[in-house]
Amino acid sequence: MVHYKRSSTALLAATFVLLACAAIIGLDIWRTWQAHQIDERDAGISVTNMARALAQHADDTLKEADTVLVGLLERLRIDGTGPAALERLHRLLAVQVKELPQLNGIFVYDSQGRWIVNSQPKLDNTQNNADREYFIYHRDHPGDGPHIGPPVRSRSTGKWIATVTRRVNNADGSFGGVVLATVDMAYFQRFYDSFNIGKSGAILLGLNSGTIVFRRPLREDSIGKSMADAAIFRDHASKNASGLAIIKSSQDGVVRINGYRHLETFPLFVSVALSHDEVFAEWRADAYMHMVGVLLLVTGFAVMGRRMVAQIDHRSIAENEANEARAQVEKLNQILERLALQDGLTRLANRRQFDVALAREMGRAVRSGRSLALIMIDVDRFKLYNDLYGHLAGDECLRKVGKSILSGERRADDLAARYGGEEFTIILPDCDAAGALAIAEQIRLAVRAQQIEHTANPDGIVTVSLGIGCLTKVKRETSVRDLISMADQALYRAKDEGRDRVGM
Ligand SMILES: Nc1nc2c(ncn2[C@@H]2O[C@H](COP(=O)(O)OP(=O)(O)OP(=O)(O)O)[C@@H](O)[C@H]2O)c(=O)[nH]1
Repeated sequence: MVHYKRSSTALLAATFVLLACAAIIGLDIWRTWQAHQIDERDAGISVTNMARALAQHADDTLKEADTVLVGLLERLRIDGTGPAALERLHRLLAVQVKELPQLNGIFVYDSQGRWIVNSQPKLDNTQNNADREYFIYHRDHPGDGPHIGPPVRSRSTGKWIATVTRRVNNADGSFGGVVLATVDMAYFQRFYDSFNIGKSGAILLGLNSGTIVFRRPLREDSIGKSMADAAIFRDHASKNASGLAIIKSSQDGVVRINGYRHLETFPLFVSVALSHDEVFAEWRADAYMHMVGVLLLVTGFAVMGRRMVAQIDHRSIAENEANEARAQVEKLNQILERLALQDGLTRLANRRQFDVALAREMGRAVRSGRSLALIMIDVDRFKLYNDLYGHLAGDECLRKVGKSILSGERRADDLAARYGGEEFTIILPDCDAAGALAIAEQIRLAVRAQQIEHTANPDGIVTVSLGIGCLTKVKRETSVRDLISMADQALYRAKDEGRDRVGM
């Protein structure tokens, strides 16, 4: 079976198809990666913007509550806490709570924690808030700035509330009580619910101490609890004013993109988180669709490419076969040509080739005016050789003699040929009689040098006789026969004169 190597065109086509497939896949991977980068950047911008808006909102809300407290303190300082003043104050507080939707209530406590006046329709003066964190804080801290305490459940409404408080100082600077504005968590909840953060997103409002003030989704049991161990606080919000962080939740295992920011005025921070899975859900669906599309495209391309390569292969195999057949035919032709022009026994030129060559050289000699020599060579007493050693040995002898004659071919145009039977000839173009004589003598000696036994010959070895025909200034009317007969006659003379010699 003949194996054909894959053609370079087929290899080129296969390489092109492979490269094209790789390029399509590579481009799609690059495009998908780019889309992922863009979505990730957009999600980061989104949570950062939301965190900024929520921080501003919380700051404004608490600032409004604190502004009310500043006014209240001023009023207490000027009007005092007499019954008439408290009555006027009560009406004012009720109006203020009505006007400011974020405010749940406004309260004034004396130095023992007793309720003096508040925004509620009816004052319950049996209550005491001396145990509240903010009360203890202001009692123990003489500073007159606002204080944001941990969220508490309102004793008046039972709701979760955020507290903004300030210390009331007596005229001598001693502790005179606390003014309190409470912010309803529902106010934060309504605002936070207006943001689209997906199903697994989260919003958190916390104190800088790590206490949770409010969170969405709302889990009441977490309000007021510490989140000091949560990564968003421990590793990020407790260290930086604002930032971005991708964190896997230790509670639900969801990976979230978190944006956080501290409030400008109050010691709180907000954090907004979007679920990584939800942010990239659209990207993922798009990537899968693209992947399927690209796989179909590449498969189609590969199948078509394979067919194309196979066709190129088939064509190239057919071409190879045709080329091989042509080469074989050419080889056969050469063999036939050689056989047609060569003598089968001695491998010298045969008579046909000799006739053609001699006619050609005669023509050339006529045209060029150069001489042309021909040597006829005949094995001496060859009939006796055959009789003595047999016909097969005779053939072998002729082969050996042929080799010696071939040594007379010195130039490209010289031609040694078997003329017929045991008779040989050599054409020597552009060779004069002296040159032909030298070559003839060399052939004669070469045959002798082979020392082929021939007991019926005088010296006991095979010898040859040679006759030279030579034409100088060949005339157009001179024929090849003239030259052959000239050489033949010289050969007869050599035979007559005793053989093993050159006749002229
Ligand atoms: N073995 C063999 N013998 C051949 C071949 N061609 C011719 N002969 C023989 O060569 C012999 C030629 O003999 P002759 O022409 O009588 O001449 P000769 O015996 O060589 O004697 P001279 O030429 O006078 O020396 C014949 O017996 C042919 O049969 C050949 O191809 N092979």
